[in-house]
Amino acid sequence: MASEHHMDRAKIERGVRLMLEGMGEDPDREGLVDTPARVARAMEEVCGGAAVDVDGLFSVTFDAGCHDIVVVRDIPFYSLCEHHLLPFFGRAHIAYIPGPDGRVCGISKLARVVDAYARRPQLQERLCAQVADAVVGHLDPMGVVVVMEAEHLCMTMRGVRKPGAMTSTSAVRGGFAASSTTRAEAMSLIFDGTHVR
Ligand SMILES: Nc1nc2c(ncn2[C@@H]2O[C@H](COP(=O)(O)OP(=O)(O)OP(=O)(O)O)[C@@H](O)[C@H]2O)c(=O)[nH]1
Ligand SMILES: [Zn+2]
Repeated sequence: MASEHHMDRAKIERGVRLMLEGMGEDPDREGLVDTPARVARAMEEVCGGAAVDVDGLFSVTFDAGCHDIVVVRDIPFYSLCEHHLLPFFGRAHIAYIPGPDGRVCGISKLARVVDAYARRPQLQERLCAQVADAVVGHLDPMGVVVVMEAEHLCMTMRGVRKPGAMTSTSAVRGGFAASSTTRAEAMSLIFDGTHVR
């Protein structure tokens, strides 16, 4: 499903070595000598999302006859802010109403889609939109809401230095955009785990 070997590992290693030199470090000292290779392997893992076949994730669906809201919440994710290449991480929540055919995907696939788009240099808003659009494009649902809450280390350990500041983004598609009642029900399921009717 995911090949993490699409990156040019040697190029990453050269870049890391250069960065260490730029930082005034000796890249040949004992503690750092294997660091370029370690970083390259780590990058293949944490930025391996582009190698995931998102279409393939939705190749199996189930006839659940479901016409109600499905919510998977508190999906942990880790990404890299594309401006500073520092982590941002938090939780994703996905709510959707299946299309008229009542078909659903396996719930793990929603978490896999989050990973596929999170594991690359990203903006939180774009990440949220890409997850929502993937669900729209592959399940043709009546509506989708994706909410993401994250802490950005570029705001925490450097720059403005505001530890604990959380950024929430949402992407609303289809019926959830048109109906405030349905949207409120999705938000209530996401944030309280309860139905409001
Ligand atoms: N909208 C959005 N902004 C982000 C995200 N991740 C990081 N940023 C912001 O990207 C901006 C980059 O701003 P610049 O002024 O070019 O960079 P900078 O001088 O390092 O900015 P500071 O972080 O304010 O020190 C910063 O305000 C970050 O907080 C994200 O996912 N979405
Ligand atoms: Zn940043």
